[in-house]
Amino acid sequence: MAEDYVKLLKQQEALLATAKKRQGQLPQPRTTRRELEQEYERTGLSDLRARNGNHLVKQTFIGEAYKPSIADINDLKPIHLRELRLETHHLGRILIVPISCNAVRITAVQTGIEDEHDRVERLAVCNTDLGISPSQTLPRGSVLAIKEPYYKATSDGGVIVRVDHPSDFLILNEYDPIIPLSLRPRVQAVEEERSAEEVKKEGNVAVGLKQYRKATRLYTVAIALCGDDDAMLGRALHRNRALSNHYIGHYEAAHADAIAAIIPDVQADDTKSVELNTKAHLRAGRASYELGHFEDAARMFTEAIRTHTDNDVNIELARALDRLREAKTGLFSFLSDRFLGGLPPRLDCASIVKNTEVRASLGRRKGLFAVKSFSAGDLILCEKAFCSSLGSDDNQMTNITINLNTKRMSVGTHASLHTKLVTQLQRNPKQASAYLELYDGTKSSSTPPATTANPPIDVFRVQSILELNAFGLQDAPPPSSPKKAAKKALRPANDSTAIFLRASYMNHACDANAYRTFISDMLVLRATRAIAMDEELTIAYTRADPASADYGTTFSHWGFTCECVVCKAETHPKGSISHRRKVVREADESANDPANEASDKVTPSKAQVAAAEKLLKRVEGAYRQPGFEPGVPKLGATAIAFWLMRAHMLDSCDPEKCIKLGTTVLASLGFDVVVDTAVYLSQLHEVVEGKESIVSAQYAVWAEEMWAVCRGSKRGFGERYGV
Ligand SMILES: C[S@@+](CC[C@H](N)C(=O)[O-])C[C@H]1O[C@@H](n2cnc3c(N)ncnc32)[C@H](O)[C@@H]1O
Repeated sequence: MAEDYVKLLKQQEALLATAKKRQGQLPQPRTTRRELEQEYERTGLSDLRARNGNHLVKQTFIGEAYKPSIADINDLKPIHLRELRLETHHLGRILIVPISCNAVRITAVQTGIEDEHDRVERLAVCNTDLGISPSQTLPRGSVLAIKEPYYKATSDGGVIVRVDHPSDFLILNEYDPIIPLSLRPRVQAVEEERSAEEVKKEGNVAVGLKQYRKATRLYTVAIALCGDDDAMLGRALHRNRALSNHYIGHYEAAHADAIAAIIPDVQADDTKSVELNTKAHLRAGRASYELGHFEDAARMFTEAIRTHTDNDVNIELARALDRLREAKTGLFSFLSDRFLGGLPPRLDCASIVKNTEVRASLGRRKGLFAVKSFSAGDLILCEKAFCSSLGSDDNQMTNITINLNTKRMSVGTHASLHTKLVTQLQRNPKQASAYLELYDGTKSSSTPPATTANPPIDVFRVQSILELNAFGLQDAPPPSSPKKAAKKALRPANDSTAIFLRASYMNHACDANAYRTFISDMLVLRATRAIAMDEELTIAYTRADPASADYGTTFSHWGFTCECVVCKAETHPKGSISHRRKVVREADESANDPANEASDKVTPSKAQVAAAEKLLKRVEGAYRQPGFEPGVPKLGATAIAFWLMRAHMLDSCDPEKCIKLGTTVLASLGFDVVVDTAVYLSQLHEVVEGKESIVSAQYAVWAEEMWAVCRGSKRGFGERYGV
């Protein structure tokens, strides 16, 4: 499968090179308006998705990166469709065109545009909000401004105006003076004569119709018309816009509007103003809650409750106080031993990150550090996802994203996570700066100083950060067996990915001191051993596969080579590497072979056990190599030693042999944990040494601790092991 992707990447690079050859050309019109209309009526998603067996596969190619336009719309010189040159960014120019077709969502939202000279073109707007229908993103009949337009040759030999950065296009208000007279609607007459009050009423109608984007635009027009003339009306407009902004997810703007709506110095008997302020406080509190600013949310709800004793507000305040408690104490109900209930895929909860700090990490830019000491099993942090894309959102479809800039390929929900992130960052610029601080793979990876208050979001940068920082919510870390790895090449569509702003700063170590797991969209990080204050926190990004021929390139996706003792030993230049890989592969295949089942139902035969014992001996022999001093984990022995331990336990003949095999499993892992093995060892020591066995008790405690490390909490341990 990986070869297929390399082929795809090469194909796209070749297409890009062919397209580049047409750079500067002025193609003649090939399509009529009618043809375009028909094309978009016909086009459905199914046309553009390749089928792979029963599985839908959607491919997204991230083309050559370019920066979003930072030019002011009024400083740009108009350009016509017939002047557009291929493979060119028309810097300093603006395209003002009506939308002439119904928009459809393919990978991007596509439609037809035409100018006043009756020239038509295809338009593709990428990275648009998934929650908005194509017809709302690009409403037919409305006039669009495209800043510094990019005209492209497509892979089928056609041409298209392509917008990658959502901030590079905007739907113009129909009265906007920038629209050429010939494109203005005939009825547009008296905008200047309309009052702020009239426009506000229109906004209220739009709210009534749930057209919150339109309402927000109208309130903005009304605020401009109102100026400083009428403070009361101005506050009312901000109060209304707080609501419409909230509905479209612009929480930062909603909060600012709600605060601007608060009437100062209100007397207690001025019931009308008191009521209006209650509304403003409520809206500010709700916006803060969505932004995870629970302290402010609680303050705002408390203010609202002072004048308004509605039970719903009490519930909202209680919720905000719960979040505050979680963030301060780390006591989450779903982490408690007794909590066994099912959980929604996205949790309503706070994060607790105060025991960690982002600091410089030698040779790795930044890292995450402990600000206090931890014992093994301790909770280090719990972090709610900043943005997540769940496989269940994607309807049994596998997304493949191939980035021609970074040459990285991602499979799973990365494509929709990218679109969601772009939307979220655009809506909430303060949050955007925290995301854009994350590592993007370049040497100068930090946010360039902003030239404007709300700099446009560079979608290519969002993508490269995503590639290096996203966590797969279900694999912590992914399986190492070749069979499972092969399956992973085309992950199931229900794979989920998320961004965690704090946990992303953790660097990799194979013998990591922390282990992450996930409860819904919450990342739970626990210490795998004692951690000193100021020690850097590390996790294993992925478990290297000791049977894989390309062990040394395991971390090439992230652009580093692991220098840990295991990786160094596994790639030691003087070792017989290919022989060891071969023996380990054989042992893994044998342990995972369904014909060698060792379970409560099937006890393996003596011949199978003898064959496995031989294999383990060969594996152990293959590890007598430079670099593998005693104490260095020998990962290739794990699967076969664990299989043997189970087989012997099922046969229940020789507890001492089982203990030996169990300790081989743990020694082979060195840094990893297998709770089953620890529980078995606890039981076996009890059999050999009696009920008072101290080693048995220690294994039992350790097993429970490690269960919590591996799963985030202890819930479920008792049920599985009957304790
Ligand atoms: C998710 S980021 C981790 C935080 C990052 N160091 C930063 O400055 O924001 C992943 C990147 O960190 C670096 N990194 C992580 N673990 C490393 C390691 N063990 N050795 C060298 N570089 C590492 C790599 O550049 C990798 O692409």
